Amino acid sequence: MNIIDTAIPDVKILEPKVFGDERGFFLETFREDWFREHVADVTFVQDNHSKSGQGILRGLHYQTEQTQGKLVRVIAGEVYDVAVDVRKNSPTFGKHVGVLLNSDNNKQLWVPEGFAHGFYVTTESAEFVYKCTNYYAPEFEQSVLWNDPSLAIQWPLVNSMQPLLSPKDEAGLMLADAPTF
Ligand SMILES: Cc1cn([C@H]2C[C@H](O)[C@@H](COP(=O)(O)OP(=O)(O)O[C@H]3O[C@@H](C)C(=O)[C@@H](O)[C@H]3O)O2)c(=O)[nH]c1=O
Repeated sequence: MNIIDTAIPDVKILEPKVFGDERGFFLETFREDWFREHVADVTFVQDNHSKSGQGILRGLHYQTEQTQGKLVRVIAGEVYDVAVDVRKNSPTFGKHVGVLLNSDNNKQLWVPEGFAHGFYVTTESAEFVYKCTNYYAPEFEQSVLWNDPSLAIQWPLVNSMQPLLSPKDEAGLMLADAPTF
């Protein structure tokens, strides 16, 4: 596994080693001891899988308590994945990392606790899988608006169309008005 640093020191891009042969390919997607030593000393307790159509945007989400670190990847299609630092006292508060994750580059993004996370589907559909360091707790869930101007996220919108959001995400807050850590 190769580690790529990003503009935010705690956020990492991971690139697994892929073994291709006449049957197809093989890759390790997660090794606990390696991850603890090289990326973050955390324990994952929940795995999730979602499928979304083109133009869907999920996010930007975080939990204000029972905060979740997330190790995310795409197993079909492509998304533009974003992690926003929402730690008030962080020198990179309000800054984000964005990366294209797809089933060809097999990249993973490590989104630490204290970050809002979201993604936008660029292909006909995309399947998204991720590990979380804490359990889902809807009572602590917060949505920040994907297009909060203070975040200045350059979403690669297909045909410049507005993304499709859940009602919860439509009602997201500006980061300045959202509870942070
Ligand atoms: C996230 C989640 C949802 N659900 C349920 C609640 C709801 O009925 C249905 C869909 O939930 P949501 O609309 O919140 O799903 P979604 O918009 O996909 O939420 C996810 O978005 C991405 C960007 C993240 O970062 C995740 O942590 C998570 O917040 O699934 C669970 O049971 N467990 C979970 O862990």
